[in-house]
Amino acid sequence: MFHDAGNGQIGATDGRARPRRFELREVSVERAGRLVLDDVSATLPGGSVAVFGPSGAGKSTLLRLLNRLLEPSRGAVLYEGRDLREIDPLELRRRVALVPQLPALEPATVADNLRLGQRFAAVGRWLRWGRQVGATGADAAGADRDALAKLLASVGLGPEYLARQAERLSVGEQQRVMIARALALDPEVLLLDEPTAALDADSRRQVEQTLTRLRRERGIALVLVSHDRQQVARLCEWVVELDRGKLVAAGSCSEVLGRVGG
Ligand SMILES: Nc1ncnc2c1ncn2[C@@H]1O[C@H](COP(=O)(O)OP(=O)(O)OP(=O)(O)O)[C@@H](O)[C@H]1O
Repeated sequence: MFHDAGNGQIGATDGRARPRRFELREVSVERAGRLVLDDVSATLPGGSVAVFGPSGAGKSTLLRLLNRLLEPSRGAVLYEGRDLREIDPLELRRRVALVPQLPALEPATVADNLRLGQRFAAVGRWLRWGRQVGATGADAAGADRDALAKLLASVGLGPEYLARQAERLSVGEQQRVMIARALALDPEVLLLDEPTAALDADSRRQVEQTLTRLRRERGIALVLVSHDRQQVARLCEWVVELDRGKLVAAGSCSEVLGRVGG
């Protein structure tokens, strides 16, 4: 069943195709006595959204508000119509999973890094349903090579990567493992902070293809911080543009970045 999400976007009311909409209402964030976000009101309608702007604009700050790694000093952030303060932070961080900036993997095998994601997911299940996570829970799941290989496959990496040391992978491979680790949470939304900043052109293309596939095939919504106009145009349908903590524009990619490619 489809409905108008109230913002011109058409989305399904149930399942993976839901719009995954965030709303910022008069949000300010003060850090070290300075306003790094200043009275920002904007809708992020779901699908693939870019938070775009120059260095220091407040992009990462905005991203971290979306799963409560940071709280607004004033104003409110809503997800699917609910104030984030009403949602348990662990539950929220499972549904809205952050892929942090590199390097963020543990100096361990890829399999062990993926198990960390699975354990966090298991704790979330336990909190939700009060189920004991025992030998048949997180540990068994963590030992499930097939499940780990499946996570890797969803980012285009083969099972031979499971035994590799994470810190010896290329940065592009590390980035894809980080996305796979976040996917262990079975999230509705992936938050990505400059996911290709440290990557060469080939690796960047692979990560972008991975994200496009996750969006198209699994309906995972993306919120992506980027200062790369061309990348935003390639990946995102909606753009929230910031500069020095202020909202500059919010709208469809063509509305906000109309000059791309020109
Ligand atoms: N923990 C902090 N304490 C004080 N100021 C901070 C803190 N974190 C960020 N800032 C400041 O807030 C402003 C916005 O930072 P933020 O990282 O959100 O910007 P950004 O747009 O993501 O920049 P970049 O593209 O360079 O990563 C910057 O001026 C930064 O110095």
